[in-house]
Amino acid sequence: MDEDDTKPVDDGDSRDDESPVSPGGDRTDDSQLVGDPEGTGDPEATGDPEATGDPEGTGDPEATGDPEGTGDPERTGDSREATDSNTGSVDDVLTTGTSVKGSDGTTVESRSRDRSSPEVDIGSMVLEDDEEDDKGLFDDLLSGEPIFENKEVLRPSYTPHKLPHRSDQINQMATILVSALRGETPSNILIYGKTGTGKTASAKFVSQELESTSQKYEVPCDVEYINCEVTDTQYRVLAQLANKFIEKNQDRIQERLERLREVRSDVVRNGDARVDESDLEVNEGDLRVDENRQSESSDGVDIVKFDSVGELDDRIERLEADADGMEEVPMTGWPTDRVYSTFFEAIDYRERVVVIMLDEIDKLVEKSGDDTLYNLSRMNSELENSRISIMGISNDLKFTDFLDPRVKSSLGEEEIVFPPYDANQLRDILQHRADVAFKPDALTEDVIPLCAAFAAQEHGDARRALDLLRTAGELAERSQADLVREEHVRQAQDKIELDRVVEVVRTLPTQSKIVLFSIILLEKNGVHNINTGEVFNIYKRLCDEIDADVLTQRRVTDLISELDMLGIVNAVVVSKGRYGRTKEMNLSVPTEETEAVLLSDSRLGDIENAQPFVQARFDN
Ligand SMILES: Nc1ncnc2c1ncn2[C@@H]1O[C@H](COP(=O)(O)OP(=O)(O)OP(=O)(O)O)[C@@H](O)[C@H]1O
Repeated sequence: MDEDDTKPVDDGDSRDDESPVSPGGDRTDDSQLVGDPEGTGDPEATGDPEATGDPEGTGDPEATGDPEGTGDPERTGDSREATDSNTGSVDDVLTTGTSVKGSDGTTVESRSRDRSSPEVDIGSMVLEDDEEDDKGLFDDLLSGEPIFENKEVLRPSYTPHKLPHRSDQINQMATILVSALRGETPSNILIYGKTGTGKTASAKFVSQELESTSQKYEVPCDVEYINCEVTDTQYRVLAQLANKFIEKNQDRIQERLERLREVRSDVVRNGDARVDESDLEVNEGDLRVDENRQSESSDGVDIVKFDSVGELDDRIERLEADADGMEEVPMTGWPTDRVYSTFFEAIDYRERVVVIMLDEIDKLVEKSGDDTLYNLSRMNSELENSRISIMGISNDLKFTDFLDPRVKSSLGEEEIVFPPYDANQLRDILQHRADVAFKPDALTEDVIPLCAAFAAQEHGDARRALDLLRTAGELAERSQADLVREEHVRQAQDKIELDRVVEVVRTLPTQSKIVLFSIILLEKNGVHNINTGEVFNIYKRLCDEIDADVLTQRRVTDLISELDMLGIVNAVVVSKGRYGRTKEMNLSVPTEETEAVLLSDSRLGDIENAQPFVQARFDN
């Protein structure tokens, strides 16, 4: 409200030019107070300022003595009393009201004293107020020239059309999967690589190409993508796949039914009882058909001939029964073998090659063992009409160690490794995306190289590089800068780092949080190169304070090692000669922010005054 109400100060020049409340100014001149534009020479004062409780008619809270810009007539009256000795007492001001008629015939209360109130047009003034009120919360934010042309392009969900520096891997995948287009079963593929190296993006790109080519050449080939981080049990994987194929089958059956019904009505309309055989020739695509009725057309598509309308009706009935018989798998509740057989039937309903992409396949194995992979990999020997091929994607190179040797050898028929990107490659990737994502010339020259350099330091992660670029753009946009500059990238780097730390710290187990809090307390009290004994001492006291179990010093040392691995503390083992070895550590994350996250935990939040614990520490 403040901003809106104070805005007219900039627009109106009445106060600066001839403010009635200027020092020593006397506001008793009626012509000014009734807002006579001619009389006052005040271009803004076209209405009765008194009527709005604003002596200048500018809506200026300062001028009205209404510091909060509330437009409250009582407050205005107060202030006028204080600044203008000639206007009488507050009570007078408040009680002596007259009515002023606006141009629209509305009556507005005037609080001026002893004044005749001629008819005044308040329309324009009201309009001005309306305009100000119309300015919403988002107007200012929207008014800035946006930096982004299409921000979505920088989000992880976007699948780019071009994947620079991945052509080798993409070609490798294509060479393996092309057999699907020849109706053969492609080898299973395992794709490895660290996070953000373009595994998912490349696999999705290849699968889109595969599906579109299969449509072009009318070769039945489907690709199904499953993210095993979300769908992480055998039941869910099989249920999701079963339902997808049931849906596809249903769509296909409906298409066929429509076609058959069309043919039927044509035949009945044209040929009454006599049926011309050619009319009954229906291209059934590759639906399962009665074998003795099936013949191959020249383009390889099955043609089914019907001898009579009755036969056509039988076919329609059978298809309808098929459709009715396909029951969707509920997300829980069925025995796994029923889910498996439903999936099996759904996939085998028609001839096709199916590529199943299991992204984050290591998560599936970690959560529910290798049963799913075992079942999927032996399916081909039982399927009659279709064939499946598995494409597993993982950033854990060691996950196959946990697999049954049979699964391991069948899954890893082909392996493709995605190496990390270097800074130059990341620069190309960012440039391609930035061209679409940002307005022309919205980035200074050093922005992309800097984002690439930061991300290259972190194992060449393209996701991180894109996050940096997007966050830098958002920070620039938020600060209403006209360009994204180097400083925005640095701020973005800090922000992302802090967000990561906050997330890691927030999700630590309570015991680790207590250990970390002990380290923070020591650091805050000026202790550097903190040793395990000191941490343990404070840790014990904190546990007593919040009634937590006290772990042994050995366990606490393990927890410190975990914090070290997470990059929260930096611990080194130092030798103390004949006193043995100890770990010395320092915090590697911002103290204040980390402490705030820890204290937001309801248990640690109970620690009221931690100072005494620190004073009781062992001195080196
Ligand atoms: N060569 C590339 N060109 C353009 N964008 C890329 C390229 N490589 C990766 N990306 C982008 O980087 C982001 C991360 O890529 P992707 O999800 O494919 O990585 P990933 O290797 O599957 O990582 P994770 O193992 O964490 O799932 C995506 O937004 C993707 O579009």
